[in-house]
Amino acid sequence: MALEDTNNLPPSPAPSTPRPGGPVRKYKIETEIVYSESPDQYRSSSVPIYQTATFKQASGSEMGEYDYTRSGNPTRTHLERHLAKIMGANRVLAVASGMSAMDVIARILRPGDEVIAGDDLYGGTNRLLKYLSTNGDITVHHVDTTVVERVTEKLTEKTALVLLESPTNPLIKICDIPTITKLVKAKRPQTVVAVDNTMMSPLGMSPLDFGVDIVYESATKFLSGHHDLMAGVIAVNDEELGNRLFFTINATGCGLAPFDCWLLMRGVKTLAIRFEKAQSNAQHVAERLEAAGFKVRFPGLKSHPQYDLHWSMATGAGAVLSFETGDVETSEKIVEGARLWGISVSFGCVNSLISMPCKMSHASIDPKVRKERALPEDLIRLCVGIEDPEDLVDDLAHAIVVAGAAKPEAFATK
Ligand SMILES: Cc1ncc(COP(=O)(O)O)c(C=O)c1O
Ligand SMILES: N[C@@H](CCSC[C@H](N)C(=O)O)C(=O)O
Repeated sequence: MALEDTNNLPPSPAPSTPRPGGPVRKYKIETEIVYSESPDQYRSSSVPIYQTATFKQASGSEMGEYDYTRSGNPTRTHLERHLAKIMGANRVLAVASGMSAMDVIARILRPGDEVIAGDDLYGGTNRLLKYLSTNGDITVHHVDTTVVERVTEKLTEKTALVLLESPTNPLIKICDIPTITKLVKAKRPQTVVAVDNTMMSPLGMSPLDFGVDIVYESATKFLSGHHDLMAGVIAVNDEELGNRLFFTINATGCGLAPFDCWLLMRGVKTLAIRFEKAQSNAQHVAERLEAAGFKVRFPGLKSHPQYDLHWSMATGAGAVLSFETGDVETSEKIVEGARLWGISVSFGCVNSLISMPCKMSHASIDPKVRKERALPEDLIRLCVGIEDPEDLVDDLAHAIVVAGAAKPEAFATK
């Protein structure tokens, strides 16, 4: 593929080759993440930021490749092509946030349609689904997706979308994506199966390989990695579905702005090294917390009820874990007692974060619904970053001991 061809619309992943004219081959994801060729006339190593709303035409009748940044922009195209390669997709679309990605996907729904989603899922996703069921004549079934039959028994001819998260945010439940997808497609081929892969990133799991129709992620998290931008990405293999989603993005104007595309492109290049370190830190923290006597939810622990299922789909455990203390006040003291762990929503950042989902990321879910879905009010979520693992354990252990939730000996190393 010649360099000048790498900018054609509609975007599709360019096979990598270190030098134009060299042998075309696909490299391991860690290599693909850092390797990219910019279509820039000066062969810039970093893609230029095309900070422009409009593109001039040669004449009134000759359209260039781009006319208006809402419809397309070279910096966005470059990012989308790069991500398509990494996500193993034919097409990736970059939008203003993870929720924007979800909104674009939800616009395939028509009044009267039904959606099947998890009973443990990100609070913002729950809020959008609730909005659609209240205002859009959409019926949403929230089921325990860890039990395949709970999903399939809700399938009807009206089911337009099955929406899965694995691990879920914040209870770290795992669902069998390949089996659910196979059964849904066998019974209702037209039903779209979408996976929110934010917790895993393309490094940890590639749900498109399981036959799902859409994978989307909040790129605000691991993909960008520094909590300095909001973005969402949508990956598909089917051309027609990609065109439908692109239509909505162009029609509503939620395409990612050029500067944020550039920032995301810059951030994603360190994904492999950040994700690897954050995962190994999370494993360390999870093991130390479990050894101290806490019930820890993390798929890297053998005690996780769906440990084998998770590892049959994923190559890593991610870097988000949660645990309970048995008491809301104690949990609050721990969160407020930590110094190194920032009290903040979100995850996938280089810095470690601590939060109480029921008061923060999932506060938009009605307390009554939280109770029905057995979301513990005292749950603490840890989103592990890339600091020194012992510093993280020391700081957390100190907060836990001061809060009276464990004795110092619980954290002593043998
Ligand atoms: C699992 C999950 N999906 C989607 C989102 C939405 O992403 P954004 O905040 O970028 O809109 C979030 C967090 O916000 C999330 O945790
Ligand atoms: N006030 C925000 C909360 C965002 S939560 C971000 C992230 N997904 C997380 O799980 O921490 C809102 O209401 O959406």
